[in-house]
Amino acid sequence: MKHVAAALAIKEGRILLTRRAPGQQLEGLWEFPGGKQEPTETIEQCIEREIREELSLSCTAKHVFTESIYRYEGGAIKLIGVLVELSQEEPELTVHDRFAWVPLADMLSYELAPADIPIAKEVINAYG
Ligand SMILES: Nc1nc2c([nH]c(=O)n2[C@@H]2O[C@H](COP(=O)(O)OP(=O)(O)OP(=O)(O)O)[C@@H](O)[C@H]2O)c(=O)[nH]1
Repeated sequence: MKHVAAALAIKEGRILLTRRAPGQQLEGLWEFPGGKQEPTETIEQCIEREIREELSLSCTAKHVFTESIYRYEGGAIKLIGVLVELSQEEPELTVHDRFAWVPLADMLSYELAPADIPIAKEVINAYG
């Protein structure tokens, strides 16, 4: 199964969400920035690399918060939510078309990728 790291960047009651751009799988849906784990890296190295690539920010992985398995038509993924600290709040997007620092209580009113919904609920329960 594909392992996908998802950055949970929480600051002052808000969390960073990014929107998948036109032409991508799940286009227009909001997600946690991140991506597929390569065989040679840990999940922490993966999220730090993906954040550098997608947001042009440096990132420190703290620890794995939770995981969610979801079966898309193209195959199952294990989405691994990793708590992170970002070097700053203004990303320079290279893959997504929008970003937003969303109050935790509003997260579920964004149209999230389906695999993200259980993780979003756990984040709200723990930090909201
Ligand atoms: N980065 C990220 N990917 C997510 C999230 N939720 C979710 O279902 N995904 C899915 O997990 C996969 C992440 O892989 P990726 O970001 O490396 O995307 P990709 O297009 O290169 O994947 P592909 O090479 O398999 O097509 C995608 O299929 C994406 O739809 C999320 O919160 N963050």
